[in-house]
Amino acid sequence: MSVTNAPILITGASQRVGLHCAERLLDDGHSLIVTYRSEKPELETLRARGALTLHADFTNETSILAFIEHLKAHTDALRAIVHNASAWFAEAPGEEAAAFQQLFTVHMLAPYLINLHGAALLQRSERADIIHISDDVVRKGSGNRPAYCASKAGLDSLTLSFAARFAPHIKVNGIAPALLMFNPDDDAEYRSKALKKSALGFEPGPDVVYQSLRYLLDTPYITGTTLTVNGGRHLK
Ligand SMILES: NC(=O)C1=CN([C@@H]2O[C@H](COP(=O)(O)OP(=O)(O)OC[C@H]3O[C@@H](n4cnc5c(N)ncnc54)[C@H](OP(=O)(O)O)[C@@H]3O)[C@@H](O)[C@H]2O)C=CC1
Ligand SMILES: Nc1nc2c(c(=O)[nH]1)N=C([C@H](O)[C@@H](O)CO)CN2
Repeated sequence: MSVTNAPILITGASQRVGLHCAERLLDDGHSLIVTYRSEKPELETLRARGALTLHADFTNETSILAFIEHLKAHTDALRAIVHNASAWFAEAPGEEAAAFQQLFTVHMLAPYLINLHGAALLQRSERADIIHISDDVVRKGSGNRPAYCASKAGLDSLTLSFAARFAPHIKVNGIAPALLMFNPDDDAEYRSKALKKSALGFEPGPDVVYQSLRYLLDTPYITGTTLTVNGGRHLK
């Protein structure tokens, strides 16, 4: 028997985009499981609203598999898996291989293993989706953050492969934003330069990712697709 109200899993949801999407999905009436790496006050708000918060640090295969076992101990079905957890940094000189490993692990190995082991949970849900949060930067590459960009490109490839493997019951799609939210330490010069890179020229905030998530969850006939949410950056 298929489950109609299985929880949505969203990773890295203790702050910013993931936290906003978690709050909006709760507003929509979904039950929710979120992962966090470091405890934050905002997690208490999610807990108070009934979300299950599971600690997860996607550092290596062992820690990822340990999370998966922890997840399976708390639910036997999932409505969707949203892979939002991410690290964004330029690899420091002399630390390139370690950075590449870290970025590959959080952006590719974790989604890969969680999808493989989570597919059985998704199969038990009446409707099922996997959504990878990628980055528009994959479109042209990144001179400043090549390892980050390559790991997100690999995530886009997993969107195609898992869409083919898990059809027809599980839809697999991606969302590729460009600038969404600045970080607190982004100075005025960086912000001005970043805004000029898109045709629309403004900082959209996290709700454009929630709107894209809502669209992919609700539409029955899209799989293997990555939605570009970049303010027309490709036009500049
Ligand atoms: N913000 C933007 O403008 C853009 C964002 N994106 C993408 O959108 C998504 C959300 O962005 P944003 O909210 O800024 O993301 P953040 O940079 O705020 O990171 C989201 C979360 O990922 C968690 N995380 C990082 N590394 C690991 C790990 N190894 N294991 C488990 N969790 C980890 C962090 O946990 P902790 O806080 O504990 O470190 C953090 O809370 C990301 O996938 C990002 O790449 C794409 C383009 C633009
Ligand atoms: N995990 C993260 N990924 C990205 C972030 C971020 O803050 N965390 N920020 C960006 C930038 O906004 C970029 O899109 C524009 O400068 C990209 N990825």
